[in-house]
Amino acid sequence: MTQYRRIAFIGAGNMTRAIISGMVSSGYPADKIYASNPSQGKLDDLAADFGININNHNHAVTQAAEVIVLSVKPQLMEKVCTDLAQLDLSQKLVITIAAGIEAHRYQDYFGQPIKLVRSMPNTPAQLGLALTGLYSAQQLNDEDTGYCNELMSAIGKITWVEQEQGLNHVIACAGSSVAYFFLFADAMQQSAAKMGCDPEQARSMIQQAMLGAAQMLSHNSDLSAEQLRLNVTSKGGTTHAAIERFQQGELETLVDQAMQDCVARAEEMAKQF
Ligand SMILES: NC(=O)C1=CN([C@@H]2O[C@H](COP(=O)(O)OP(=O)(O)OC[C@H]3O[C@@H](n4cnc5c(N)ncnc54)[C@H](O)[C@@H]3O)[C@@H](O)[C@H]2O)C=CC1
Ligand SMILES: O=C(O)[C@@H]1CCC=N1
Repeated sequence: MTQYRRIAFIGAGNMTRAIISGMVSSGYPADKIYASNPSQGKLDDLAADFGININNHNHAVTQAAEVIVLSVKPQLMEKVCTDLAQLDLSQKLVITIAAGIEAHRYQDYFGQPIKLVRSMPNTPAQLGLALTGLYSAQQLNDEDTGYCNELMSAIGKITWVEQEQGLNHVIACAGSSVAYFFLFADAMQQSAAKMGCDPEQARSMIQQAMLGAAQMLSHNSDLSAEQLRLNVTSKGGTTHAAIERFQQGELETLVDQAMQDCVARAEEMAKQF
């Protein structure tokens, strides 16, 4: 990275930990990273594991930093922002990672013009394998755009969306989808256990198959996912038997409905908050 700005995370939960872990692994100086949380346990763990600055007070870390990452649950966002609104935020870049709250709402919460970027990362950030969607309703200057690009590239891949609605597609495809794959892995592990497989051996086989499949998608951009599947599926063979069962159960329809439910929930949250 070319710019290591002082950055404060408001809320020290799962995503903050994942992002900080990825940042520190990629060389972001820990003494430029701050986190606040009302309770002490997660802060102590972050300080012990990564050597960052911690504080129980959102005001203290906000005042210390140039970049503020809003990383609390959506239902708490208004309260957290309203409280920070007493501070002069005019020189700060605010990045929110919350699902479902539209950019204009933050202007209402803060009651002052702020430079805001909405982002949607995912938990593989902790391994430098995030996919982060980014959106700004305003024209950002080159330094701020560059900073967001470098920050989120430090934890994985990035993609900017031009329309705010595009962030909901990022949620369905990447933010939440990580959990769909865990659901699938868990179901496979349970089935393997029923067959009498050793649980650790089953987990290791399944995770390696998922990793291999993801790498094959990544390394064969000229081949569709469907073609990669067909390449595994011998006529009258074992894969065919399994895929037929998925198709009888209308897996594709179910996946489509789940993705639509994910987006619909984000849209509903936008009305709620
Ligand atoms: N978990 C995920 O995979 C992803 C989550 N997000 C978004 O990230 C945000 C945070 O999610 P998680 O980290 O999963 O939640 P979390 O519940 O693990 O973390 C939220 C943290 O905020 C703290 N907190 C509560 N009140 C606070 C206050 N007044 N001031 C400061 N901190 C406060 C909580 O103690 C908790 O440690 C959410 O808005 C979510 O939509 C975005 C992408 C992926
Ligand atoms: O479930 C959620 O609402 C958040 C957003 C994306 C992943 N977790």
